[in-house]
Amino acid sequence: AFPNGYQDYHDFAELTSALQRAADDHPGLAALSTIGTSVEGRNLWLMSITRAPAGSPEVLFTCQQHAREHLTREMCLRIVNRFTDGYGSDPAVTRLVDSRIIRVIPSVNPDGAEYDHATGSFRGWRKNRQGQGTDLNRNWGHQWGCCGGSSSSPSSDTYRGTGAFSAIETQRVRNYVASRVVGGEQRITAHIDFHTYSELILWPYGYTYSDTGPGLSAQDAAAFRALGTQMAQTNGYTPQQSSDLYITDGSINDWMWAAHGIYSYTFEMYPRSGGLNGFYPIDDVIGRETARNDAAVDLLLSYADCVPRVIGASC
Ligand SMILES: NS(=O)(=O)N[C@@H](Cc1ccccc1)C(=O)O
Ligand SMILES: [Zn+2]
Repeated sequence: AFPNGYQDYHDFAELTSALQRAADDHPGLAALSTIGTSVEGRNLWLMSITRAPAGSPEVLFTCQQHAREHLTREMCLRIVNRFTDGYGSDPAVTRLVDSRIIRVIPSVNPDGAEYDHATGSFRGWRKNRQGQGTDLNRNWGHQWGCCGGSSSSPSSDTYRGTGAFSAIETQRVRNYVASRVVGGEQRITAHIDFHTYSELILWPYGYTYSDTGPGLSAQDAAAFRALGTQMAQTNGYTPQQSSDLYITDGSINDWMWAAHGIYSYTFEMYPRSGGLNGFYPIDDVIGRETARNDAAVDLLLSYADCVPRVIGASC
């Protein structure tokens, strides 16, 4: 359980129960599986939600690469509950579930998350629990460690690991995404990785200040920007290429795009600012700050059959 003022946040056991309940309550609509275990042996849960024909466009939502960013786990749970409980009653939800395959990984770093709150007060922990910890969002394999956007020091909070995908958890997600290549085609077309905080919507590349780069054309950049901007209009976040914030190398977004052509965004959630306390908003804000992203989630899902349509291009 979480400390006082934070009880509505789900710890790993509560997350697992909530996911099992959602799957049990919605057979034929929601299915719970695991993409493997973490360093310490916790399941990396995957909830799949759909009533769409096989071969329909797939959208992936990942949460809590960073342990202390507990609000993101609640964001992924919101997506699970909204698209299961809302099916058949909410027209927007029903239309999307009937035409898309929704995939949710509510915690990419369950070990770090438990470690962060295990003592009853928060540790401010960010990384996974391998050795001195690897920053999972610097461990992905596109331009890994290229550009000063991560650290080679194991004690650093942005330690990139000993090599691309040296972290067990990034390996599991990499392998899962690779398994969605069917008949030479990647079925996942769009992705959001949720973080806290700063209220931003970010897109690739993070490793270079340039708007374009190898494998990212001016048209690709225009589509990323247009959809990112439209999503930001629904939640009030600030849209920008992630390197406009700072250079990062080995981030999930760069790899999802470069390796698989997946339109991959980072959402930095509430609050807009706040020092270390910014990672620990009281549980009263969970409902408001997760529902705040409903329209953006729906927008991404609606474009998932052909994201370039957002700039009038065809697929
Ligand atoms: N959540 S955060 O405070 O760690 N910020 C993120 C921001 C970020 C996310 C994705 C690409 C570039 C930058 C980070 O990984 O540094
Ligand atoms: Zn983060």
